[in-house]
Amino acid sequence: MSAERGQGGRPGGQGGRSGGQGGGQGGRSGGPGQSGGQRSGSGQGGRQHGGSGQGGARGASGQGGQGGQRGGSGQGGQRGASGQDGRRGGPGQGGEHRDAAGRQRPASRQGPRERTAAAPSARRRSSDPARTAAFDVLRTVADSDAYANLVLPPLLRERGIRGRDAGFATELAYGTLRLQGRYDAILSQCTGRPLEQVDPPVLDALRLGAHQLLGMRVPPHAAVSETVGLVREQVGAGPAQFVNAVLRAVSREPLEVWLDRIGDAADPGGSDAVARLSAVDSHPAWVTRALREALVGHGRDAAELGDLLAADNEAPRVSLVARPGLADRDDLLAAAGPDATPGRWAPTAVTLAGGGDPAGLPAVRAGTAGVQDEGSQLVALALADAPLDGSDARWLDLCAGPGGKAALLAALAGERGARLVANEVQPHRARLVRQAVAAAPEGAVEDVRVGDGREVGDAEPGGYDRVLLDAPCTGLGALRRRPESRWRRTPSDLAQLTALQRDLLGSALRAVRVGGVVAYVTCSPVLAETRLAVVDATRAARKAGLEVEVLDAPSVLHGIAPGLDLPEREDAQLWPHAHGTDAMHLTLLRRTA
Ligand SMILES: C[S@@+](CC[C@H](N)C(=O)[O-])C[C@H]1O[C@@H](n2cnc3c(N)ncnc32)[C@H](O)[C@@H]1O
Repeated sequence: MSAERGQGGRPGGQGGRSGGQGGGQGGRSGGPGQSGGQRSGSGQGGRQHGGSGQGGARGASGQGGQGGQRGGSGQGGQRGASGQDGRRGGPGQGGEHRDAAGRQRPASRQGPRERTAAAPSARRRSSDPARTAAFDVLRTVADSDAYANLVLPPLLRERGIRGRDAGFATELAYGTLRLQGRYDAILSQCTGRPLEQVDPPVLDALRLGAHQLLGMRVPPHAAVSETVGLVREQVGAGPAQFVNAVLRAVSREPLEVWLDRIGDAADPGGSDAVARLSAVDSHPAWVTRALREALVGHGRDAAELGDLLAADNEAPRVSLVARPGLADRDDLLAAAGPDATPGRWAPTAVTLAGGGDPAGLPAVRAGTAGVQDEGSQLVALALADAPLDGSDARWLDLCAGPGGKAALLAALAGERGARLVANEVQPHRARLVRQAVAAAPEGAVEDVRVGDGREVGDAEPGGYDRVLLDAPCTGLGALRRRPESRWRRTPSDLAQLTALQRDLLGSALRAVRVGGVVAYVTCSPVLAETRLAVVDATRAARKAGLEVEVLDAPSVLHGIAPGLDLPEREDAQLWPHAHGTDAMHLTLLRRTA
């Protein structure tokens, strides 16, 4: 590990807790758009203000690069490259094929390509392995629409990157992705040209450098030189010089100054708080607006918006669930080590202090415990605790993949002598559900099925006593867990998902018996996916002859977590900034006729 990382190996700044989150917490949201979510890429909603009038000129020309040379980034590149490492760039001089801004030269002027086409895992790596891993994750996320939290852990394993280096790589990759909008706004004031004109690998390297400088408190000389070395190795010497110039410009001001600058650039009139917060706290403007509406619509203060966005930029602590009847919470706590603490809310939860590797715990390996956000635990526990008259024998998880809540429900059902049916439309996710419930008590899982949840209500009307609909949603309540997802989601995903959510809730209401309970859950607080979805679906159900009442979800949650601070309303909305959980929504509905 490089000595200059400093900070006691705990990357500080924005996301000091770096440990990888287990897949079990990250596998949410699903539904249309999950695998096909389009990227908005580096565009970030037009926050690239050219930069030539502001920091651009300063950034690109004022710092003199490595060898004291002046001039724009397009000029200093060649000289700087030779001054640094003796590998002179430029056509005919060793195969440099990109200009100083990282743009590829026309094919006719190119010699043999320096940048290898080999898979990231097969490339020669002599630059810092942790930084190279973070770079490769960003490239894979960009090129393959991959999920960072699925790409990084195997890559670290494959390359033998462990311990503090793994923590550094994790914070570098995830933190950079979360704060990409902020860094793009800053970089656009230093590049002297729109970011769209910067070659994507070079732009990713600049983002990584910016995060080291402004988000991780890596000493500037190390942040700049290591990033320059990475670019030289992965892209070429000319772009390396450009990166050197830009990152030196970034390093000249502290974060606070940059935040003021990008805030002012986004909101020159001082009257558009959403635009300012979006730039400063790195969220697409439409997401910021939707979250603001959600705060107000769920009975909180719009002034909390900044805290909410900041919480989205923090690495969440890892939460474990001790599945009742299968694992004891105190035993899990002891096994998790001296820094682990009981969860803040759920009686089943254990919170890990640092990164740690929860997958290594015997209970997690055995499936008697798992990695699960506390908010997810609370909503599953609430469904099981919701008051019910009569039979309590058959439960349904209508959209169960990958199975975190199904595993908790199966454990609870097992304790009570009930049986769970888990349904999931995607076969590969249904397989994950089967794995997740494998440790459930004998007889607690009636079936794990592949099927469209919209059809279950008509296929088995009134067939269940308790139904969980953990609906496919935008996942805008779990942005801290999916570092890249805020840049992928689009308003059109929302339109598609809200129609599906209403249909699925109609099906859930048909599938539950009269007197039975449905928990409508999302990991999004967005009003169209929560309160409005419930209003629309219950109205449609009434038209079809069903009667439904809304139960007091906060009082059921208070029975589980007495100190939980929730506004007085029928449904319940959790928040990362207020509760430390994902922004889970819960409405409890009872069929009355
Ligand atoms: C939010 S996730 C559920 C997470 C799960 N409850 C857990 O805790 O692991 C939503 C799931 O719904 C599934 N899904 C989407 N459309 C569906 C449909 N029409 N019928 C059933 N499942 C569907 C997705 O594939 C995804 O696995």
